[in-house]
Amino acid sequence: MLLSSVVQGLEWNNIEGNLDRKVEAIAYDSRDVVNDSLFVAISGFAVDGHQFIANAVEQGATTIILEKETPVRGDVTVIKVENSRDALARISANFYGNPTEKLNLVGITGTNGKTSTTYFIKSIFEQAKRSTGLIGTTGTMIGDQHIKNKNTTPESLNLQQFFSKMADTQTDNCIMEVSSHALNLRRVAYSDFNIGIFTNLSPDHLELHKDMDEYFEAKAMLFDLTKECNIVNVDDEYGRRLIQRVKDYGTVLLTYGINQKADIYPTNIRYSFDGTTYTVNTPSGSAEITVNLPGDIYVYNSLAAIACAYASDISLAEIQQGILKVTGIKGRMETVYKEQDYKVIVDFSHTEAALEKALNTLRPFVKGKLVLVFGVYADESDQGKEKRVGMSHTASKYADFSVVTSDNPKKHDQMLIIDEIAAAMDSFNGQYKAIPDREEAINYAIEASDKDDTILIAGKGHETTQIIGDQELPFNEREIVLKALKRKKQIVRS
Ligand SMILES: CC(=O)N[C@H]1[C@@H](OP(=O)(O)OP(=O)(O)OC[C@H]2O[C@@H](n3ccc(=O)[nH]c3=O)[C@H](O)[C@@H]2O)O[C@H](CO)[C@@H](O)[C@@H]1O[C@H](C)C(=O)N[C@@H](C)C(=O)N[C@H](CCC(=O)O)C(=O)O
Repeated sequence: MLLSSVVQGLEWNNIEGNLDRKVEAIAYDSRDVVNDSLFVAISGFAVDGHQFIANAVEQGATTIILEKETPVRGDVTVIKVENSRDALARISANFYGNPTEKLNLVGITGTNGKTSTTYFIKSIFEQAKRSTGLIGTTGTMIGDQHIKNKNTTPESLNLQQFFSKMADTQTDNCIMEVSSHALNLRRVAYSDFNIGIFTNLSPDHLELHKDMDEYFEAKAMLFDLTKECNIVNVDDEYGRRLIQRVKDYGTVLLTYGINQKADIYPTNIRYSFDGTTYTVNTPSGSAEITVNLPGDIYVYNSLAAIACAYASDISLAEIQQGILKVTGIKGRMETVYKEQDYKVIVDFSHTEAALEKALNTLRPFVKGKLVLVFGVYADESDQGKEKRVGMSHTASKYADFSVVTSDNPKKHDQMLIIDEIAAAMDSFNGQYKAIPDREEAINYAIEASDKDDTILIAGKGHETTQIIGDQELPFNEREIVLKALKRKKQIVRS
């Protein structure tokens, strides 16, 4: 592709060199540069991409986009822009032929519930014979292909490549999770969203967003990009704030909720450990819904999906079947083991709000003790001290006993993190034992449990690794649980 076409619509401050050269590939990482690449230098959080420009040129980059004055040698076109990440999004969309113009793109944002909502929508759309791709925390799905993602919402270059692959393979719909990081870091800029969905907002990622107002502003950006319809959880305080903001946007506004007046709402909700049934009421009629996941959380997430299907003219019968067909989602209230009243559940809950919901969802079905295994993950900057106190408060209040352990400590001292959690647990009079090694912690919870207990292993959900220092080590909670149970049974028998 010619550079002049790649940079169409790009606003730049300065340009040196000509636009009459070819671009074979785009890279934002110097290690991915091939001959005739366009390299975008990004001032990152960890390192400054500008320091790799010389290296990129050596490897064959013939165009450089940068945001900081940097000397560049060689026969290279250098374009200086205000924001490299925004420029990357613009040129990536151009390079792949603006694929979202050919897709029905649905974006879901909010602190919790994004993943299961995407799964419900994909299943309903497929029930209605609409070919559908998915991008999110558990990976990217295009046809039979399942690709692992580094981020919930990938970088714009990778994202546009996925969109283009979907468009090329007649995958007409793409349902994707849109993180606040992605919105802030311009990963989804220049993508045409038809439908935007807001699930809820509670404290998370405050290392990037300073406070809740800023976090809300980041999430709200999705609704500035939406062309046709906005779907909002009216029961959420920030959802109501969003409604005030988008109601005059000229797009269709659909609300869903359990407690407040909403366009899409449930009646006659019946809960059980294996799932929930309810009657959904929409402006075009009602239907009986069975959600094969327990608790209010999945009532909300299925309602969001129903609103999306309703806005997409999908029949209630297809909606009903589509939701029914979601029999489980990896790491989302996933029952790893169940024998009469003894249960072991793995869940991704890693915020105070999500943990509280998960524990409260289980509580009515617990005959013995509700035992929690949890840690608090460290973000890059490790600003998570408040979160350690908050999660400990939730654990002390809603679990009968907690095993405090590590959860992706990364480069931070896991003992320090665990000591802080332990101190908070003490201050809330929580019953707990601290075992830093996560595998040992799970083993302990299983060994010490009785036949009527329920164990919730929170934090990792679908993840299959534990990040300690620079190493991402394999860590399969399901296998650990099953091995521990096998040992326990052998001990009981002998
Ligand atoms: C904090 C954060 O968001 N970091 C993201 C950011 O990385 P960064 O700015 O730290 O990159 P860096 O390592 O400093 O490197 C700067 C630049 O130099 C380049 N480089 C680096 C080394 C080299 O040899 N050559 C080279 O060119 C890098 O490719 C990069 O372009 O840009 C990268 C490329 O887009 C992202 O992959 C990375 O996400 C990291 C992995 C991350 O953990 N992000 C989390 C916080 C995140 O985004 N989470 C949300 C989900 C949240 C949720 O819903 O729970 C998500 O969407 O995943």
